[in-house]
Amino acid sequence: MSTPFVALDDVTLTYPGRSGGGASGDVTALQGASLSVGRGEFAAVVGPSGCGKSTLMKLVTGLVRPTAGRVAVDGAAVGGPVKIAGMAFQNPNLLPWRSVIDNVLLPLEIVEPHRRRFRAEKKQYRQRAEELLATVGLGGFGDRFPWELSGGMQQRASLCRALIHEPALLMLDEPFAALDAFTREELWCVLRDLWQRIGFTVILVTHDLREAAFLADTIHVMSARPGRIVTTRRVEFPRPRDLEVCFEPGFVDLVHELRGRIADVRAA
Ligand SMILES: Nc1ncnc2c1ncn2[C@@H]1O[C@H](COP(=O)(O)OP(=O)(O)OP(=O)(O)O)[C@@H](O)[C@H]1O
Repeated sequence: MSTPFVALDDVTLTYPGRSGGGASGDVTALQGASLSVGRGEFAAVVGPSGCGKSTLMKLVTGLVRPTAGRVAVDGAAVGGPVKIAGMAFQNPNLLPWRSVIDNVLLPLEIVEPHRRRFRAEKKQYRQRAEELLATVGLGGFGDRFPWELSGGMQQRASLCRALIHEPALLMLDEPFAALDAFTREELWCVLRDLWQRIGFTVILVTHDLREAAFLADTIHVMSARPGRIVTTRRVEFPRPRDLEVCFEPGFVDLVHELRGRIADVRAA
């Protein structure tokens, strides 16, 4: 079997209590969590509220270190912030004083080797950002400010910012949760098209089982806290997938099955 692109092996993460030690205040978010995601795969992680999904994202991106077990990305143990990852969250978090294009360019001002080249090659980088904005339907909006955009448009810009430095790994934590149902489905298609065109690896945390079933190759279901992966389900619907697939009996059955699995782990 080939080496997974992202691997968690028997990972435990305990957050220390506020008092800075005493076991009483400690919170064990994950215990014995193992996960394997192949290069180029679209993986979704679902589970009951508070089961440790965001913690899993923080571990993979190197924002927190495991208390026990091992986290590896692209064959190397994660020991600090992972530079080959792009991230987007529920809140687009665009800086209100920067134009849309300057928000999208932000990672290039921080992440090497772009940081070194940024001033000299700003024109080419701006062009790359404009092309990316156009692919998500924001062509011509680069000079606007975030507060001039709808929530869905801001989230499109946030996806562009996550992808501008061409990360091999895209980590998405509930990116569409705050959007209305129609805008959310539009952005599923935007993400589907970006992923198919560019071919990065994705880990998507979501509460929306339809979103997971529509987008993912593999869905990982977590237990209640302390979280671990209890079920891994392949999604076999052929690609490219159209929104119509969401109304097919096999899709409805899959969502129903996942819903039942989460109800079971909540009750356990
Ligand atoms: N920095 C922290 N310090 C202490 N406890 C934390 C910290 N971050 C998360 N926790 C706790 O760890 C547990 C898991 O949190 P996490 O945010 O990973 O869950 P989640 O599955 O993403 O939650 P939700 O579904 O509500 O978004 C929770 O009990 C939370 O209170």
